[in-house]
Amino acid sequence: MLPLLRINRHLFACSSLPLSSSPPRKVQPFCKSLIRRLTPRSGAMAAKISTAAGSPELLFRQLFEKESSTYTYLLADVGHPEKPALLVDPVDRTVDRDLSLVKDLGLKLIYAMNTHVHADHITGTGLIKSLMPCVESVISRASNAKADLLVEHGDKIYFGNLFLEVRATPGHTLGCVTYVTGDGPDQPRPRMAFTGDTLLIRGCGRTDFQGGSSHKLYQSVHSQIFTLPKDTLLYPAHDYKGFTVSTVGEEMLYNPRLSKDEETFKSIMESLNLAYPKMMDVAVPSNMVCGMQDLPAN
Ligand SMILES: N[C@@H](CCC(=O)N[C@@H](CSS)C(=O)NCC(=O)O)C(=O)O
Repeated sequence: MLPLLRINRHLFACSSLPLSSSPPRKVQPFCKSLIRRLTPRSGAMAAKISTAAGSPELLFRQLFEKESSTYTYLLADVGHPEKPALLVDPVDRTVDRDLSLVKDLGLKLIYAMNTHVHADHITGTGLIKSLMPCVESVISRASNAKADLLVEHGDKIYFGNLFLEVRATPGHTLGCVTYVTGDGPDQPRPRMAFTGDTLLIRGCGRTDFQGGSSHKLYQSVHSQIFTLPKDTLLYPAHDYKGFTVSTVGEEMLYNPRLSKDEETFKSIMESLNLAYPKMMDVAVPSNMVCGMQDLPAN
């Protein structure tokens, strides 16, 4: 943890919320509605987004954490004057690298998002918030974890003029979601889906703990991911074989688990016999509060 403290907090400070006087953030549930448009809560940013100038232009980076074989994704709208950015599934060990990149690229990080409560590593969300209190943590309401924003199926998470759509994809855990780039004239093509551990390249997340269910995972993938356009790019939270990206069409054909019928899939999942993740007993409690406990005092 200590090396992370080397980050110069002022380099990442938000203009709208001074670090020194920022109050502790409360987890405030959002009002429920059918489709909610989530924009940052800091007044200046939200006001600019609603009348945002500039054509949306996606900046995208795939980042890797080698001890847990985790991918973190950086997305930003660099067509927007403030270059608002978000991180999907940051890892505590690589927060300094990720924030340095954010700074180098002149981005304004607004969200640190999780696809689910990870069992194999500690999320970087807590450390990011300790360094940049204006960044809002995001996780699904169904995960029962604490975060600034608790998202639900159908929500749209805006960063500048780009957005991610939230799709509930339970099965690996009860609260797993897949974040999909928007469907609209100004949104990136092909679409991109950040599948967490729901769908891995030629594999999928295990279903033997944290409310896992092979029935739910199968239904989630077939109803929420395999129904996306076939050229949709798939970006998982892990890869253990060196793959970086796949497509919906490719996984529908070649995924050795999910291209099968549901009964075959269930018997494959029952016979995986995987050892429990080494960090599970530490990672799950920490990730239930988005890594916000036991952090060095600000
Ligand atoms: N050996 C690793 C954990 C490996 C593992 O269980 N990976 C999970 C995702 S992280 S909970 C998984 O779902 N794997 C599916 C598979 O088919 O491998 C460790 O000890 O951390």
